Amino acid sequence: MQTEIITLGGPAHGGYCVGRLAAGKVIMVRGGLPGETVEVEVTSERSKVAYGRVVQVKTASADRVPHIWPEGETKDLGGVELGHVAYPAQLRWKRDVVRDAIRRNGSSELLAELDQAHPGWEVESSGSEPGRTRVSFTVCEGGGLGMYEAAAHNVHTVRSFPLLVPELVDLDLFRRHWEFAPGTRLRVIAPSNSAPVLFADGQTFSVDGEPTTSRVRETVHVSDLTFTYRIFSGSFWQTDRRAPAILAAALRDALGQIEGFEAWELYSGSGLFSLFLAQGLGAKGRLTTVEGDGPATKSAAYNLAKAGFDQVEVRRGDVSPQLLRSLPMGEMVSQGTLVVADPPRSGLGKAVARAICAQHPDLVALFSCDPVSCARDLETMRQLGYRVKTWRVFDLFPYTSHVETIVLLSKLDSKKYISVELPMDDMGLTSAESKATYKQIQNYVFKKFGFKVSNLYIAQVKEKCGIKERENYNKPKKEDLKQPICPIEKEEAIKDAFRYFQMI
Ligand SMILES: C[S@@+](CC[C@H](N)C(=O)[O-])C[C@H]1O[C@@H](n2cnc3c(N)ncnc32)[C@H](O)[C@@H]1O
Repeated sequence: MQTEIITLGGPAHGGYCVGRLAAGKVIMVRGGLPGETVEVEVTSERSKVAYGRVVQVKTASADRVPHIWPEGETKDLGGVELGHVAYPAQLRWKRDVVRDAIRRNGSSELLAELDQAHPGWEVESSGSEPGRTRVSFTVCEGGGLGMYEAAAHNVHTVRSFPLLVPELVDLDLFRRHWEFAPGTRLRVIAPSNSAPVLFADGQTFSVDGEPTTSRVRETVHVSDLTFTYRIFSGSFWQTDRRAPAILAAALRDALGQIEGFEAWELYSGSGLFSLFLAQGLGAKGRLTTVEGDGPATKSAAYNLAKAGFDQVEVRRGDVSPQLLRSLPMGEMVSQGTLVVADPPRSGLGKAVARAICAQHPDLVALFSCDPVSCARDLETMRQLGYRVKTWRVFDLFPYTSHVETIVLLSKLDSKKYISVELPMDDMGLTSAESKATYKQIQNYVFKKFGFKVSNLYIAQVKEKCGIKERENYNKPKKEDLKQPICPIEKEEAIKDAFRYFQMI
């Protein structure tokens, strides 16, 4: 075992503190606190960075506390990375990690913008009490429950886990002998509005191990609104009991008045936010949800219908640039356009973030559970003319390294953002052209003026207005072909649509 005594620097994403080995290599250390002098065991090395863990604390930080999970600390188990950090210091830790992630993976301009949008921002706490309603274990040889060693594939049998809600503690999970085959992943679930269940190998079981219905019920209260959801036990649902209401409330607060808006909700899961959005959009608004998981999509459709919201189109699909281009945004005359996205840890990614911006929604609300992908996505959208209006950071996973952000962005006015260089090449579109599709322009004209306009007429008016077309788009194949010329009233209607979509 190679060990060294070093002094630790600041915290980094994933529950590490950054240090430097005597030979100069950077080491990411778990189990430490900023400023501590510790003996570190090097557990793995890559070309530019090493990983290690604290084996002995030489000079302890004032923020060090006895680990909330002594068994996990002794066995070096993952999942409770900040179990040795006093709770107020966990919040400061997460704030520093978010700042650092934005600076490194976004830009200093993005950080300045976030600071300006929310001066003196802190990580908001929902309390440090255990709140986990969903936890996965691996069934071990001998019938016990096991968890993974930190940054490794070894599973150790455990006798405890400190973050469970009381209903799961009452199940006495760690003293039972489980009949599932060794290696089975067993998820224990304590829904807020139905009995606890187990989920393993695609099946749902009662806590006695008998097969039972795969549906559980969750209820979420946000001020005057209460919604009940039917969820498949294998689908995603926020794992901390406090999270659904906190995040739904944060979304409502951020969006404010959205009645009559046209909205997309991407990565919509079983519809947690969809019901709140549909309520806010009202009868004149329209919502389209997109989710990749089939059972979750079914739940969302059921939950929306049960709550009486029928202005919603629920789609199952992979959120991709192709899919986003095919969605009907900007077709109706609305109070505004909005995209809400709650992607998995990997974030939107550049292509999806660009495809969202190419539709020019007035508002984008982005949830992130990873500050690194959050910073990258925000930076992509910033470069495409979106600016941070409001944002908040939440600690919904005490004792872990996880942190959740919600950022509301709005489109800069066209005069300012038209000068931003838009990387549209990968979409085969010029920037002005990308603001509205031919179909959207046709729909707009039909709804407002009551007549149809052809692609050819739109192309002619685009040419008149100096909107650059892609080569050969809508041009007749033969040069000498006689073409009808767009009548003046149709030209005016098309120009009206261009102004509406901020193309001129
Ligand atoms: C963080 S969850 C959010 C769900 C919902 N907002 C909630 O809070 O319950 C992310 C969701 O995205 C879905 N998902 C992941 N990748 C996807 C993709 N490429 N396309 C569509 N959905 C995806 C997952 O199935 C999951 O339901």
